[in-house]
Amino acid sequence: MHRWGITLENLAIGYKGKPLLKGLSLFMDEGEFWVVVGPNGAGKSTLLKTILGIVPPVEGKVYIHGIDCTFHVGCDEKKFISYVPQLESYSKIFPATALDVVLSGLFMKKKRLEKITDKDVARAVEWLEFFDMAHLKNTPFKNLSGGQQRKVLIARALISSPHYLFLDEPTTGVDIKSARRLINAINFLHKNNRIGICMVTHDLNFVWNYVEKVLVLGNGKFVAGNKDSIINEDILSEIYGVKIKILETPAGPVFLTGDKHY
Ligand SMILES: Nc1ncnc2c1ncn2[C@@H]1O[C@H](COP(=O)(O)OP(=O)(O)OP(=O)(O)O)[C@@H](O)[C@H]1O
Repeated sequence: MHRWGITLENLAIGYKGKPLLKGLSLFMDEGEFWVVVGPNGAGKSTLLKTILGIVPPVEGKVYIHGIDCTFHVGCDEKKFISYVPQLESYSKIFPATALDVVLSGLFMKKKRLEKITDKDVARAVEWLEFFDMAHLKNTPFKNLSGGQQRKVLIARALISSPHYLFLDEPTTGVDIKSARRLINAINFLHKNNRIGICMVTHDLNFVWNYVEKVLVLGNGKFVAGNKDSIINEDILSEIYGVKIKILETPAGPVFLTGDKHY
């Protein structure tokens, strides 16, 4: 059956044939907001890279829009996913401006030798505007603050009109106010443009009110599903290997960690 969305079928992720995690089967429907959480080294970034074809799976299948993209050879569907990695490989020396970086998001979609048009430039400026960054369009990327660089990289991911946006810890190194604005912007795109979001984060508290689906990974185990039905203190404590308490507040649940006082 042809299914839109992304299907993971009995996936094992890892390196050199050694799985970090086995037996992961799930369906990310189009337009859903997923968050991937878990302790350091659990395999969160590896999972994103496996779905994107950057790291081959140890076993199992990845289907994008129903097409087998497991090894991504000739898999056109990959162009519907934009990715903002955890550590950006952009050279700090390369003299690209903010605008150049956003436009570089079109390279995968453009045919060889196809030129950047005035319309492309206008769209890039619009995305910079969306993040209140248009006035910095001619600023060298390397001279922007960490938070501003993040926004430019997300604008770069969005200019190709993706169906899905994969973000690996997008708020790391960003101050609380900017991080909140960034998450609000991502949520706006999700709600208004129906962009599916898959975000790796360490702060469940920060995104809880926005997300619909949660995947928790750790110690070779995982749970996935609707946030309210799968998240509980026992599951989180087991996967994180530390006691976690969920405090219900009028603003939603707050996740507390630590071994004492519970
Ligand atoms: N290219 C690689 N080759 C071999 N092992 C790797 C490679 N990249 C990552 N690893 C290992 O795979 C494991 C999972 O790494 P990954 O970056 O996916 O974890 P993570 O859950 O995203 O962690 P964090 O929360 O610290 O970012 C780690 O033990 C890491 O050292």
